[in-house]
Amino acid sequence: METPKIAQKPTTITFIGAGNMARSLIVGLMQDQANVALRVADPDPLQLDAIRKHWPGVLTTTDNHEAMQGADVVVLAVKPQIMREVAEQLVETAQRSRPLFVSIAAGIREQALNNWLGGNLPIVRCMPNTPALVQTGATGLYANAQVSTVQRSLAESILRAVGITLWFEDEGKLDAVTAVSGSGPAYFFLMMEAMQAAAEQLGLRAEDAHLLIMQTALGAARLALESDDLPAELRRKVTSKGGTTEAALNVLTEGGLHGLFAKALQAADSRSRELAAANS
Ligand SMILES: NC(=O)C1=CN([C@@H]2O[C@H](COP(=O)(O)OP(=O)(O)OC[C@H]3O[C@@H](n4cnc5c(N)ncnc54)[C@H](O)[C@@H]3O)[C@@H](O)[C@H]2O)C=CC1
Ligand SMILES: O=C(O)[C@@H]1CCC=N1
Repeated sequence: METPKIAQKPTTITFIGAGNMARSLIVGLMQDQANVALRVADPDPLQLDAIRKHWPGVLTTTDNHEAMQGADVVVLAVKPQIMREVAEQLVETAQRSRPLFVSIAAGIREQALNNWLGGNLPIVRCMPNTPALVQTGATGLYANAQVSTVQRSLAESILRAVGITLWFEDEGKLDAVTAVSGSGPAYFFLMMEAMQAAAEQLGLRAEDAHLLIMQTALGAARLALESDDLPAELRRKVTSKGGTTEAALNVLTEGGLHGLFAKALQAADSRSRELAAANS
């Protein structure tokens, strides 16, 4: 006789904050059909309406304590500037139920967060990005010493449900991860906007330009991921001597594209460190 399968208890994950990044993770997790029960807390009822509209099964509340009761994992998804205030209000519940905390906030160090939450708690800091919404996210993770092996796997499985994950043993590296992949989607979107405007100036219809740019971005990313060649070699393969690509690339390099990217990523990295210093 076949042994009846015992349904595994779902992992309860509570989101504190239901903004852009939390929604990207929630949508990705729901699409992944992982065995999870989700709860979301946010003081803004409009943010909660947006969640309930798409996912009526998700428990929503304006009360952070209520959402945290019995949770296995609490994802802190509020802005860095209000993290201290939010965390300090959670001390009692945090110390009583001792869930795994996962903070997605840019800059806020594990030590500061642990102090605000009353201390000695398992905390994973991570830096995801919004392509999690379409399960193509990239997340850097760091775990403190209180995180058990099981909790480390749990945190990883949540973020892996929405894309790739990379662990870092040095927490300081998360500032660079923030500059590269946390903020990174915005750099590509800005490039798409700039190409769109330029394509329309060349006389293409907006919808035609949009389709060509999106497919080119997708194709370039897939080719770079799947090819044995590095991007520099792939670029050379597009660039005929004396041809059109060379003409365009000369404008971009002479205009200082490399230097601009170096400065832009340094600015993001510095801002992440500033947020840490202001909240230590
Ligand atoms: N947007 C992005 O691409 C990424 C954001 N992050 C991090 O995610 C965090 C959230 O950023 P976003 O989602 O972009 O911001 P957001 O402003 O869209 O969302 C923040 C949410 O927190 C809510 N909130 C405010 N006070 C609260 C409280 N006391 N309790 C519970 N919720 C409260 C707000 O109503 C809002 O819905 C930030 O710490 C940011 O550094 C990390 C990676 C990427
Ligand atoms: O702009 C920010 O501060 C957040 C962190 C990475 C992406 N968005």
